[in-house]
Amino acid sequence: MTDAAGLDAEELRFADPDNPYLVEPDTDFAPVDSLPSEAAAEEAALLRAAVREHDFRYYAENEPLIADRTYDALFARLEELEEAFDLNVDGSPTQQVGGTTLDELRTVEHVRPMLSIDQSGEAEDVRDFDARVRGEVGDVEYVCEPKFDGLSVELVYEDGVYERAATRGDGREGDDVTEQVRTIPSVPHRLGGDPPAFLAIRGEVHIPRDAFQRHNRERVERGEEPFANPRNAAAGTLRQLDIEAVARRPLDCYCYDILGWEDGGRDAPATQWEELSILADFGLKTNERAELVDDIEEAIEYRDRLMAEREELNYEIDGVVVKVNDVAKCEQLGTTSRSSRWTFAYKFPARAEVTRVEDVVVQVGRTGRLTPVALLDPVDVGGVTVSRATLHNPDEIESLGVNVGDVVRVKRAGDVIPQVAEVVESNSDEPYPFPDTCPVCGSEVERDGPLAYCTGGLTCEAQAERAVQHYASRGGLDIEGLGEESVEQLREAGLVESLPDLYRLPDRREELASLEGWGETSADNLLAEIEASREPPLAEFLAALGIPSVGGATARNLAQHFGSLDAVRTAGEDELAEVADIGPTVARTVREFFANEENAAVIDELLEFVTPQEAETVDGAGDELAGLTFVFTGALSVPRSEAEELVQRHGGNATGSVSGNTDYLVAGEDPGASKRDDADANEVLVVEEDEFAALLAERGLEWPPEDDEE
Ligand SMILES: NC(=O)c1ccc[n+]([C@@H]2O[C@H](COP(=O)([O-])OP(=O)(O)OC[C@H]3O[C@@H](n4cnc5c(N)ncnc54)[C@H](O)[C@@H]3O)[C@@H](O)[C@H]2O)c1
Ligand SMILES: [Zn+2]
Repeated sequence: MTDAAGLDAEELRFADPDNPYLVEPDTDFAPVDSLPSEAAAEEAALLRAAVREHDFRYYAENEPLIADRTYDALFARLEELEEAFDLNVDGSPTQQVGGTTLDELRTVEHVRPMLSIDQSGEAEDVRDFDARVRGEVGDVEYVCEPKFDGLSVELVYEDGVYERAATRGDGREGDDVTEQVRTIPSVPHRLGGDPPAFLAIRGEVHIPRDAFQRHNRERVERGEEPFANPRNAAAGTLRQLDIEAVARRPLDCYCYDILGWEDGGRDAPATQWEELSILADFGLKTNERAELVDDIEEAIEYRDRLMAEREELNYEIDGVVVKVNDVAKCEQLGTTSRSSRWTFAYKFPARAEVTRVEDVVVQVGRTGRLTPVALLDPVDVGGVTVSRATLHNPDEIESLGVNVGDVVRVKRAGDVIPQVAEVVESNSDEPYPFPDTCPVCGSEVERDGPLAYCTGGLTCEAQAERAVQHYASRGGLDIEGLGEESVEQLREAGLVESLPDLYRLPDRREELASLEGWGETSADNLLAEIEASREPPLAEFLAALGIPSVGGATARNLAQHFGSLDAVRTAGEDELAEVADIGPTVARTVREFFANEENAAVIDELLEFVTPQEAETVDGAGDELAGLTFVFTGALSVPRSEAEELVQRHGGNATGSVSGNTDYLVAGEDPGASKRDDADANEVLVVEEDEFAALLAERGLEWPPEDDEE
């Protein structure tokens, strides 16, 4: 999720932290015909990196940074640029299915690729699709179905017996979720009717809306994070390794497509419509709202009808899927590497509800960024109760013209963070007056473009508390016994108001021990932990300072480049920009962090207690793998994420799937044969883990990485 502090470089896998399409991207794009081709290529490169990052967060981590609508806008823009400027699309996310597989689950190859669907919310695009189809195969009938907003799975039955299930993954292979899916009541363990010897089908696993709400309420009561939406919940659940926990979740599955059929002489159904009825005959759950229509105009009407009934359905849908009925014609139409050319998704507009703004509060993030948040009269938006919505920044307040008491439209649409889309009824003359002093510390507020920052630095209580929390966290010096809540408790008790106060705690041992939930032992344990943190390696200390955009990897590069804290503190922007994976923007941020007088004072004070250890400087450290792309597959002797991190830390590229410009496919003990074939087709060099180690050794890097590295 986005926090006001923005993104840490170490959290990013495919994109630079400065990439403008990562957080709150501006989707007001310049018209393509006014764009010089160089600018177009640059924009496309940024978009590709951002889309890859979003795909990863959405499919692999189940934690998107941006709303689906926003993602769709970025994706459409990328396609537009690639087409208008005839850009090389090798390896572009527009040519691939967006998912990936997880490390924890076994991967299985699909019977047939599970592809994406081209989509649009505009009727004109649907008509264009139809014109293309008829141009190629003549008049067609269409099957219209709801587009379920869940998780696509492949189910395999042999001789009518449930054999296995897999997620879509990268389209070619997915995660084995056989046991998870087995717990779904609507997935029969044995088929009825007269099933073929081998049957693979595609279905959509989802959580019914009522069950979702019930389940979310229970989560909140147990003190757990509620799921953002049913899709999220379904995706999170299917990847659970604890099968009993999966069984407790209210999952359901609609089946809609035959992926594989083998049965001696008997042929698979010749139309999509017959497929649906035969699946139902076998006892699989199909959707009762599917319809066979004569032409595209009827399909468009179907979509409008379904949109009106959307709220009555007990499952989330985000549009309709229109499919050519005749299977022979589908085969004639074929597929692209990303999607099948006989289907099109006609999406619904974003989901929105109207409610009243009760209040506006301004939150202060770790970097001092001020984020205005509208507190709302709680409203149910597509099955999720929304009581807060972000207003992003002061400019957004201005452009919306929103103030307390206004009636607003709140959007969610699969969104992570609900947002105020527009003011429906204004009850004020002016927009909410954005404070010119920090609501927490009273320091002056500084504007940086649309954003606002508290200038209090580490002296701002809100920033200081978050700074201490970060300093003590695993991303910092990992001080055990000092979690976020303890930091809050210590601040409230007046024991720790700024970072250096941590090291004054020994003088206040009695007070510490007398805090609620503490006692002598906990107090002494914490004091020992703090004492042990007084000579941190430079890289860890830098990471612990919470410099915006500087995570563990960047901190390490800084340490290796400069060697000492003094050298980092006094380095100019140009010098900072020479460090591996630091661009001009991060360089400026780092410079500003150290130049800030308040920060400098806090750091000086901190240095009375703490002595960061000098680091060995390494020439060109961090660049050893620059220009190389690695794909990891199969099991390695360490978690795949560690391998990918190591590659990225040294300037290389690690991606989840094979693409045209991949240099090395690093296979683990059990490389999938298909990946290898694929690899050859893409001129990917396949190396085994020991060859990978040798490749790294040539560059002075160690494999497997030492334990104490991170
Ligand atoms: N917010 C983000 O950062 C982010 C990132 C990546 C993707 N996304 C979202 O995901 C979407 C793309 O995801 P996608 O490619 O997985 O799916 P999709 O929305 O493009 O549609 C394809 C999927 O539709 C599903 N489907 C549902 N009902 C169906 C039916 N009746 N017949 C056939 N298929 C049916 C299938 O599971 C299939 O995988 C984007 O539009 C975007 O909104 C968001
Ligand atoms: Zn402040």
